[in-house]
Amino acid sequence: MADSALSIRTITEADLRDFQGVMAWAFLSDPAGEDSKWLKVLEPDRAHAVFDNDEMIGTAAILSRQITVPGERQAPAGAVTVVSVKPGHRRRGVASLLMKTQLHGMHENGEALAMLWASEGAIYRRYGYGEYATSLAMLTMPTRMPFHNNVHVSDARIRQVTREEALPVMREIHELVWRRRVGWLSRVEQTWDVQLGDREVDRNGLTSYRYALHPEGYVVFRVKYAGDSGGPANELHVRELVCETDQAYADLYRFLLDMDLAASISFYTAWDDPVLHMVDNPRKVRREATDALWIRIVDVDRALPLRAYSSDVDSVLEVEDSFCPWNSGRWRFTVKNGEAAVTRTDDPADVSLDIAALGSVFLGGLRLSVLRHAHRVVEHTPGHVDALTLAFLGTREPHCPEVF
Ligand SMILES: CC(=O)SCCNC(=O)CCNC(=O)[C@H](O)C(C)(C)COP(=O)(O)OP(=O)(O)OC[C@H]1O[C@@H](n2cnc3c(N)ncnc32)[C@H](O)[C@@H]1OP(=O)(O)O
Repeated sequence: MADSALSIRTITEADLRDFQGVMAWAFLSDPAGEDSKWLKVLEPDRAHAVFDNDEMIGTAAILSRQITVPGERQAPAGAVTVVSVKPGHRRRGVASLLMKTQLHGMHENGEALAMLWASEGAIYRRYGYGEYATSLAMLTMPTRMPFHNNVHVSDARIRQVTREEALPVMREIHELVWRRRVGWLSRVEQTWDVQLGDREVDRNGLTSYRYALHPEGYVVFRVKYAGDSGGPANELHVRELVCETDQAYADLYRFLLDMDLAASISFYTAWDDPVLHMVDNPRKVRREATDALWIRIVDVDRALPLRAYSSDVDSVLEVEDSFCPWNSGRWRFTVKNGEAAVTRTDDPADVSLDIAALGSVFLGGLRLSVLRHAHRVVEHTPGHVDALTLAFLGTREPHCPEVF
């Protein structure tokens, strides 16, 4: 429970310096260092600070974004970020107060979805966020690998260009592509600065970004110089690979794989990145999984109909949500022709689950059946978990390419 000396409010311009200071202490960065890039995207009326008397000790913010959900639809979602509590003030309920203020506010504003990237895996389930709503693969592969015989590489020209030349083209391509990929987010102008700002402090010993344009896609990468008496072993670290067509995807991967003086490629990418099946030796592509986006269903009855479903189903869900109690209880969830309706019911439950489990499966990646085997979902009427699993499942793994 929060201390009685604690208060919370949205911030103003005058609070930005303290806000940045709390973040720096919390994230172990240099309090006298450069301004955090996150300040560029803050919406002050959606950024909260907690005070212990007059001292600011906690921060959290919501960015207004759209996310693409199954059915290639766009849904508004609050992107929760910069949750931080000053060391010395922790484990007194400050983060819990921030989470509650955000989620209750979103409920009042009619925003049905929240999402975040978790700094640690043990924090956010208690607030109803579901893990592995999207997964991320850390791919590493050697260059020079040939493609499978069926993969055609076109003769489209790929041009390495300056940042100034690349940015307007990249904006146009991204604007088309994010609307087709489940888990991808809308960008505002400042997002480009945050995601691809290329400040010296963000380079970690790598080069500045290199930009390459294809008529239907682009790639942004850095180089890490390496090598010894055996020759150059430079690494290409891909930041973004965004393509309107599968052809551009193959062409740009080929461009990277054939880069002279480079020995390897690494890329935090979609778990089901097709490159694994494009190369002639898939085992040479090393793939390490990690959780990416966590989804919080803020309002069950408004969130579930936002997406399309893969098959018809009619089940009563008993939802447990102590943090946002308006979701708790039994809901009839009916899908007809891909469209969902959600209504309150007194009928007996077919399936019981907590709100975080629903968040985990919302984008169609994680299977509900897996959560049943993990003791997180209980089936009361045989067959309903399998039917729900198939209804929620998407055609590709959801993927969120940007940390916010
Ligand atoms: C979306 C994002 O912004 S992710 C970034 C999150 N921020 C960071 O990682 C920065 C460093 N850490 C911090 O600033 C703080 O430790 C925070 C924000 C993670 C937690 O703040 P606190 O005010 O200490 O959390 P609070 O006191 O509300 O804790 C609530 C519960 O979460 C638990 N908890 C909090 N942090 C952690 C953690 N890192 N690991 C495990 N459990 C945690 C507490 O033990 C408590 O459990 P209980 O309800 O069972 O008693």
